[in-house]
Amino acid sequence: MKPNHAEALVLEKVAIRLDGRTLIDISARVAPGNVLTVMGPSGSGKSTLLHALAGSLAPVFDLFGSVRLGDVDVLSLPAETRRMGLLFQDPLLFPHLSVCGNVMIAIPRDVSKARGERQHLAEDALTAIGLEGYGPRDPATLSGGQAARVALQRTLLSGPRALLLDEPFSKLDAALRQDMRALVFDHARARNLPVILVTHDPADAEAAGGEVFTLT
Ligand SMILES: Nc1ncnc2c1ncn2[C@@H]1O[C@H](COP(=O)(O)OP(=O)(O)OP(=O)(O)O)[C@@H](O)[C@H]1O
Repeated sequence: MKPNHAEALVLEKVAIRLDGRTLIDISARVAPGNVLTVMGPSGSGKSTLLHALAGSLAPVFDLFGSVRLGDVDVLSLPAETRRMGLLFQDPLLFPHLSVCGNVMIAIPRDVSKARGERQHLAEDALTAIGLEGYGPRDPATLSGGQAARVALQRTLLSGPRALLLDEPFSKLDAALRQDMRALVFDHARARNLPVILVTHDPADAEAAGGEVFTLT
């Protein structure tokens, strides 16, 4: 597995403007293993902030300020080399791959090159989220909660340097939500990953235990 990076995610005067109007204005430091929870009403720019950090901001927006991950100037990198672990509300699994294939595809080549070993790691990851034996299935046959868990595990296994989570627990029932929160936050702590969590649910913020930034 990847070594721990122990790098803080630092947002300095990050401003996002739309049609000349400032939608977001934020400075924050997310320490390794910590969670910054971003809340705010619908349309306040929560997802837009994550897109800006991930490198997928729509061109209608203007972006200012700086984002650093350790020594890395994040905004100067193309999206594919930022190594941000992204998770949006809709799981977006590849329909042409099996459930196991969807997880395997995320395992970096430097973790394991041997197909058998990668498959083994993916099957173990499925077992860890209560989906033992689901590997060969078509993702279309999964429930919403099952697909969300697969997408989450795929993100965690991809060797991210930070996690950007957009309401990842909102479609899960209460018991599962608690398990998935523990999986994400324990993983982030164990691997020293800074996390930005967008949510409407104050219980998520409480479980995350870090600072809360509220957009207006
Ligand atoms: N591609 C786009 N082009 C133009 N405007 C956009 C685009 N994407 C988002 N917006 C606008 O930017 C604002 C912020 O949207 P965003 O999706 O970030 O809000 P949000 O806080 O995540 O909302 P929600 O809680 O409903 O998911 C909204 O006014 C939205 O209409």
